[in-house]
Amino acid sequence: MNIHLLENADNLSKEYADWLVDYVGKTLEKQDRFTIALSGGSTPRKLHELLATDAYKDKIDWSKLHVFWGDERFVPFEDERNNAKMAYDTLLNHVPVPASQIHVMPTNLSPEDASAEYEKLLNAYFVPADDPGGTDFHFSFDLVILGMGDDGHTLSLFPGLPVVHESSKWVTSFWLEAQDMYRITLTYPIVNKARSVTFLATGEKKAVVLKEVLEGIKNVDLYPSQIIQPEQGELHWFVDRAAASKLSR
Ligand SMILES: O=C1O[C@H](COP(=O)(O)O)[C@@H](O)[C@H](O)[C@H]1O
Repeated sequence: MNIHLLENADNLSKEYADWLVDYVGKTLEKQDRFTIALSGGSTPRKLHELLATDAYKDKIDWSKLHVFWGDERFVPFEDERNNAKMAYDTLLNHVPVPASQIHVMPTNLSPEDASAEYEKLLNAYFVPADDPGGTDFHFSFDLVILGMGDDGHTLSLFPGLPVVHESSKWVTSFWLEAQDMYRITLTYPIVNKARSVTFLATGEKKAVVLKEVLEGIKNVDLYPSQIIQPEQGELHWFVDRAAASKLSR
């Protein structure tokens, strides 16, 4: 695991943007597409806005990106809580990713149909035709960007819910009583097959939970972020000093 410790949220966004430019560039020297899953919430906003500036826009070959989401709040696209809307407002409306390569988690179907459709899409991208049963190891996304809530959730894997352990599907949906809404989310198996998984965590509200997730006893029911452990890929945590303030090292 690699921990990138930055002074504050602005420095973190800059460091991450530079890391991303380098990683996308090197990956595209070896293959002709780059698959990325975005996270929602508030933490990635600064990063998105930075990537959309003139200083960064031209450093990434957006035409080769294929964009997905890690999870979605099951509200209409126009709703301010919608994770995809946030990404469009802050980044995707400002960079030239072909529309056909942007794969929003649908919220205009039933939650069951939406997750089944997204699963089908991911199968088409990541299950090789010559190994449909998936007996050999195959990477999924080139990059999954994750956030972590103050309660230790990541994606829509919330503490104490069965969805944390879902392993028979890559995408699932469920009713989240505490927020009075459905959620649709990738499950841990597909994220753990990514080539690279990066968490972004900023602010002192994340300090206690970050210490538990990184240094506490493993208990994924209490701290679902702990279930994210790439099988063969890299795991990076980008944290600012406030979020890292309770870590022992
Ligand atoms: O509800 C969600 O929350 C997490 C964490 O969000 P943040 O505001 O603390 O950054 C986010 O990663 C997830 O995508 C989102 O649906």
